[in-house]
Amino acid sequence: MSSTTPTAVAVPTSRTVPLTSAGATAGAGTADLGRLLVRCQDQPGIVAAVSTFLTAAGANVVSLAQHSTAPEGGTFFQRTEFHLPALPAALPDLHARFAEQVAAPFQMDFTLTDAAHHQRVALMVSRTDHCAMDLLWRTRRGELPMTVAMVISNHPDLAEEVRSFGVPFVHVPATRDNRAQAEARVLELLAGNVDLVVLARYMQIITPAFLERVGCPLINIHHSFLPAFIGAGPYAKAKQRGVKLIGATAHYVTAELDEGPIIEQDVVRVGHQHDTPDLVRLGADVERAVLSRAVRWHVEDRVLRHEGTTVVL
Ligand SMILES: Nc1nc2c(c(=O)[nH]1)N[C@@H](CN(C=O)c1ccc(C(=O)N[C@@H](CCC(=O)O)C(=O)O)cc1)CN2
Repeated sequence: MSSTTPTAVAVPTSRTVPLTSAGATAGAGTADLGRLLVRCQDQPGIVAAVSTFLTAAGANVVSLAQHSTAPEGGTFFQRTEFHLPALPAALPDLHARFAEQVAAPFQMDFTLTDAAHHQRVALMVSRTDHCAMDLLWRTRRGELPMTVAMVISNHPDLAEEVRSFGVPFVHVPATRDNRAQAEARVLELLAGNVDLVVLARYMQIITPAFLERVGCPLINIHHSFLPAFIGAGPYAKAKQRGVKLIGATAHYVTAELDEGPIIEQDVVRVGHQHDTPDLVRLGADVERAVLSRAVRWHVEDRVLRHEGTTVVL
């Protein structure tokens, strides 16, 4: 063997070592895990100021994601997860000191939360069950770190299914003609007792007055790939148009119907061979996946609003 021939070297069998097993949620539990969301005008020193503050408070940053809309004059967004022993007791003082020492100088909007605190969520439904039942099922399985506080519906159809999850079901008849009274009753039920309302195929238009008084964000699942087919009956419109993709869109609810900031979307291929009931069936799977992702990202404090859009970190 010539001297130039390299000596054979035993090479360990290469194999892919998964960082997390498929389907498992990466990372440990949420004990003493804090979440800090900030939004401000982009400028030098933000990441350093946040990290220095947390380090000085005895916290260990375990994940950090940020985005700037432009390096100069843009808007800066950051989501930081940190571990801090005895976080629940420390949170009020940490919040006050962050507000004074970091948020004020950088003119930040911010939220500082305990990841172990599950948001209380109200679902609003009509007759279609798959989205609401999917959220209840995923919550029961522990996939969604939240508590479904109640289900409110303008029809009685889903009462038994919902109550089988041990969740209160309240029937509030609502139509175009009794909208003000129905919304007043819903506001009483919510009464500052929930952190989020999810319209899980709720088929009534929400008035601007309700949105002003409800005191928490609303997420809607629209059964089309917005901005296509806004309003009622999108699958029939899709069939009529002969589209080759149908989809679903989860968005925050605003006074403008189906125009709110989009959180998540997805699509599925369809063809000439599918009639409208086929589109409804195929679309339902997409709706469930899209809505559950959007709700999970929201309750995990991953979604920030920006000029009619969202930044999801
Ligand atoms: N202010 C808003 N309200 C609602 C939104 C929204 O984005 N902003 N999304 C809708 C959901 N939706 C489609 O996803 C939708 C539901 C219902 C209608 C509609 O025309 N409803 C009629 C009554 C229909 C009936 O009684 O069966 C109505 O309310 O007059 C359009 C779009 C939920 N609300």
